[in-house]
Amino acid sequence: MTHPTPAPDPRFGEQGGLLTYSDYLRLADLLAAQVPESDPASHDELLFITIHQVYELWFKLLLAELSDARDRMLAGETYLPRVRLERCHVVERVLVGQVDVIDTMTPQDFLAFRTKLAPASGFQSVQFREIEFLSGLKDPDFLHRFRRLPPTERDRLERRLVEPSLWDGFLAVLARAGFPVGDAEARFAAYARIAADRERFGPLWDLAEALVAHDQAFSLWRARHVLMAERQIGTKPGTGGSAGGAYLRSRVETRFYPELWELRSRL
Ligand code: HEM
Ligand SMILES: N[C@@H](CC(=O)c1ccccc1NC=O)C(=O)O
Repeated sequence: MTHPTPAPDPRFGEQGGLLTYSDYLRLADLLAAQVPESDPASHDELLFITIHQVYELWFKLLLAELSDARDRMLAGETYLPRVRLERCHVVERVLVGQVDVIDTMTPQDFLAFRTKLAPASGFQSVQFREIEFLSGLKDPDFLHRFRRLPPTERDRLERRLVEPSLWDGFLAVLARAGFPVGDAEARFAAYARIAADRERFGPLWDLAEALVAHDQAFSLWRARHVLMAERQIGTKPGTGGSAGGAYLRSRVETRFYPELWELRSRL
């Protein structure tokens, strides 16, 4: 039996008439959340707050995409994890590109409100550290270095530290494909076979490359962030209590997936 096609509702989208653009997007809350510390407000502080809030919103999206990619890899999938990672790559390019906006601020305009910021610093971005932990870079020292961290945020970080990472997800995919992954030499043997036979192992190779692209994007962000910081504060110490540029420089060579970089040397 065929079902009759329902007549289109000429008022489609107006039913109820309750939801508006600003209700849906919670704009009253969102646009009330830029509160400068300087009084009278320094002109560039609105830029500074806005840019950080935009970063945190994108960090939230990255965490959702990366968590889903991880979960699906743990379940043995390869297609959607790569799709999720490719969206992350595009967002990560936006994150790096956004530094151009901060660079329109002069150091003397930053200094007009910088003293109000200490001891706050990007060092205290919980979501940034969650992304690092989820990606596979789990350094529990960061948890201890947070001062005055609200219990809910500490819980989130502690959970990220113990839960499986993207790297664990990738190794689960390799194991399911029959590759031993218990020690580094076995893994390098697996990468070599996958690299040498992309016709057969295309989805695994593409997934590994998507992880490398994610890693590369964060490395580019770290490099860009050092330049952004040194352009503003030169060699001064940071508001978070570190040596500033020298500390950030020491983080530039950090990699999420060193084995996938080492693989290049072994091909
Ligand atoms: C005027 C612009 C900026 C300057 C001068 C600056 C400077 C610094 C400095 C000196 C540190 C080291 C910690 C400290 O002692 O304070 C730091 C860490 C950090 N900043 Fe920024 N920053 C700037 C903008 C940003 C922006 C826009 C973000 C985006 C969220 C950001 C995120 C971070 C993160 C995540 C860390 C921790 C890095 C790590 O430990 O690997 N920063 N920043
Ligand atoms: N750490 C920076 C200040 C800074 O950039 C900042 C301050 C408060 C909240 C976020 C920040 N962004 C990145 O570190 C400085 O030493 O000037």
